[in-house]
Amino acid sequence: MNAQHRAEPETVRDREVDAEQQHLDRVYRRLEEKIHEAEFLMDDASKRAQVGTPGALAERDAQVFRAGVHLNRLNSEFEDFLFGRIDLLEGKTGERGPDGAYTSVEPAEGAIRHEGGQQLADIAETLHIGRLGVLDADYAPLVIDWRAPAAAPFYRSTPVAPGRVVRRRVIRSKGRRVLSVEDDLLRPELKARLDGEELAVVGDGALMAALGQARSHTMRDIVASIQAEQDEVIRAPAASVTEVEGGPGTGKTAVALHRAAYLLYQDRRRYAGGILIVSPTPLLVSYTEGVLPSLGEEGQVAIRALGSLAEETTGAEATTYDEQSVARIKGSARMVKVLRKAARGALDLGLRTPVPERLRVVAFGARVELDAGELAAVRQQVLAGTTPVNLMRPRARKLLLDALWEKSGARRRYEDPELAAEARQGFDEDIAGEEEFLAFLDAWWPELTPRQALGAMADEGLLARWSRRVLRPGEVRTLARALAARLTPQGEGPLSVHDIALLDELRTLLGAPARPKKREVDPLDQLTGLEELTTAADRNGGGRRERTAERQAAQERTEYAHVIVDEAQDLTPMQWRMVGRRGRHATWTIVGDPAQSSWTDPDEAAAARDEALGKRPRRRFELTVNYRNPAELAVLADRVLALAMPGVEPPRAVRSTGVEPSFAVAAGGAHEGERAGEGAGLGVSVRESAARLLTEVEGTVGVVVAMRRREEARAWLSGLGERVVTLGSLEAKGLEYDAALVVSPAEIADESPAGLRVLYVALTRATQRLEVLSAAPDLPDEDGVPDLLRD
Ligand SMILES: Nc1ncnc2c1ncn2[C@@H]1O[C@H](COP(=O)(O)OP(=O)(O)OP(=O)(O)O)[C@@H](O)[C@H]1O
Repeated sequence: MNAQHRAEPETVRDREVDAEQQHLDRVYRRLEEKIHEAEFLMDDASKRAQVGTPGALAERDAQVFRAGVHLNRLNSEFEDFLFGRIDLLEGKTGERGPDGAYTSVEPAEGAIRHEGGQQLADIAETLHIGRLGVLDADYAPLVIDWRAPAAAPFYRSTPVAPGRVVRRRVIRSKGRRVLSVEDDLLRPELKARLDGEELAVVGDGALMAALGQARSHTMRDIVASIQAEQDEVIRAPAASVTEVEGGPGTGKTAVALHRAAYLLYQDRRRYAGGILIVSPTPLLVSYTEGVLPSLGEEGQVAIRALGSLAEETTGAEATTYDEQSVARIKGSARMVKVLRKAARGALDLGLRTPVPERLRVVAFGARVELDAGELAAVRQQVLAGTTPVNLMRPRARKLLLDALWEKSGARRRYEDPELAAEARQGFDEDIAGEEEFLAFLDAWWPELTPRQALGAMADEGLLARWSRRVLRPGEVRTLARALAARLTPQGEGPLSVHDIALLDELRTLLGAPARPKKREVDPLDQLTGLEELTTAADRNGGGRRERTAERQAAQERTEYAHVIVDEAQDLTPMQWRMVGRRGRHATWTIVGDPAQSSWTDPDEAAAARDEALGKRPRRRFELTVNYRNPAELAVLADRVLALAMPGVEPPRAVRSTGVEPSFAVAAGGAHEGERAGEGAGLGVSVRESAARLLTEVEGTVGVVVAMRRREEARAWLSGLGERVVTLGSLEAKGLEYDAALVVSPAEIADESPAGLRVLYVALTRATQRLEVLSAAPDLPDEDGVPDLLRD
């Protein structure tokens, strides 16, 4: 950026804002024209197709109504429908970068003239960039979709590699009104002219303005200020596996969401199979789920928390967390063996009706009976296969009939094989149709649900049998007690996040239940909007009806065309298996940060991840810039990183606020011999600190406490209003607040073997203020700085 260009008389700014306003007016006029056109076409079509039927009028009205809704949406939801502009030199035609975008297009020879020691050029092309593409009546682009290859230079050009871009402009608008513009000059040494006038430059750049804004309870898209290293990930070809690592605040979540929108734009047909975004917590899901609609995408993307990932298959959703000691057992890959035995063993338990000990039928006028030993032998024979247990029923039926046929002695009566076969067929039909036989089969080979099998594991004796030589006796006791504390023997009761992966595994071991009923199509969904105006992929992909069907399918889907895993460092081996099943034929994007992992055995998780991804080739990217934390706060977190993961390079914080982190000590909590949090001292101090932080920032305050303190902390903070959020340390993942209050770092660090990494997460949540409140175990010094955070 060049300081001398920054001297901007107010009139230049006004003139530039005015020019953009005129362009935005043109865009809206065009959008209105398109809406009228759409209304006319629909009207006409419905008249011709469905004259006279009452449904026709309703349908048409619904469609016209829908068109109006879309115009409204453009007016209100998209605060900045049009947000960018690039002014370009004349380019060499036909050249593309390695990923197919026009990124590497260099200026044409002669685009820059050298005269009297000066570089001169004329702007050859101006492109406006927005959330959706809009063409004018002559098919010239008024707005380019941000995901189109032609928009890539808006994000990728830098002063070091400007390509054709001379000026990059971020336009801020609200509804139909342009509020301001911010320019970056990418070739400051160049004197460029646009329509015969010198190119104007306004503002201080858009990124810093975006980063300084107050945070609310929902994430904003970053479409106007995506940075070059992020853009590379967003537009990476979707082949196989894209792995992205980066420290806290480097934009991994933002990039993952924008990548989903990009992939859909680029190849909607391919991703009609759905995109799944896996998020660690429901809090992070609700924080991020507004971003895709703001990018013009919603239907084909499912954002799911790990605790609700198996809802479609098992109907189960997590509502609680496990203690770390329990989570470690439930998440371990060793559970696969235990579950395999449990799924089979549960057949013997008479979970629905008592298991019958003998089978008696009447054949050829005589009684035939199988006793307990014979039945056990049949069962063993059936279970020798690998078919899911519930789906083994037909085989169980067949082998029972075999055994009865043998026992009846009928086989010996027929020498002629043809006669024997005929007699056998009659025998099978007679027996298998008998009420008694059917009732026996129901009781002896009941259809089991995953919940029932999980509930059965709450019995310590059974669990010990099923986990012999897999879990240690202490682990068996811990697991059985944890299950029994919440679940009935039938498996009813609240489930934890880690139970969900177990249920999903059990569901594959047991076999799928009947498919859920399809939902009704909402007639208002027949017209989905304007996003398709200029996307070629859409036109190729067929009409709106097709997309409506896709949207519906997306809600019921259990396998996806692309899977994006956010906070991938936290998936347990069992969760990797659950996620892996949803992307067996998918391409993948995996974003994470090993330094923030709360899982205790990274090697075991890495092996499960490798298994989920199979042999697909992988492409790795790294994000290096921390956009969230001001440098003053990042320093503190970096100290914990050095303890948690010695030698790991922290991301570079680009912002500075001049405000250092503050330290406080809980009332009466810093003295030797006192236990942290005993009495009211800690609660009073937490409330005081949170109340003060509320006065210091405009937006949100996140209070992070050890998991076991979540409930009491909520009570301490009640009544402080919606801007304050109380979080257990594991819930803070991925979220951010204007101010963060971290309560007793030592307590958080001591909660599990991965505690230091969990503390690192807590210390990297703030965008403006960070306060650390110590209690006795923190051993604060005279300045209140806890032992763990001292230099
Ligand atoms: N290019 C950008 N322009 C503006 N804001 C950005 C940009 N990149 C990231 N941010 C902002 O920085 C913050 C951190 O981004 P994000 O939550 O995606 O990071 P993350 O890497 O997922 O962090 P964590 O590992 O802590 O979950 C968000 O507020 C995001 O909007």
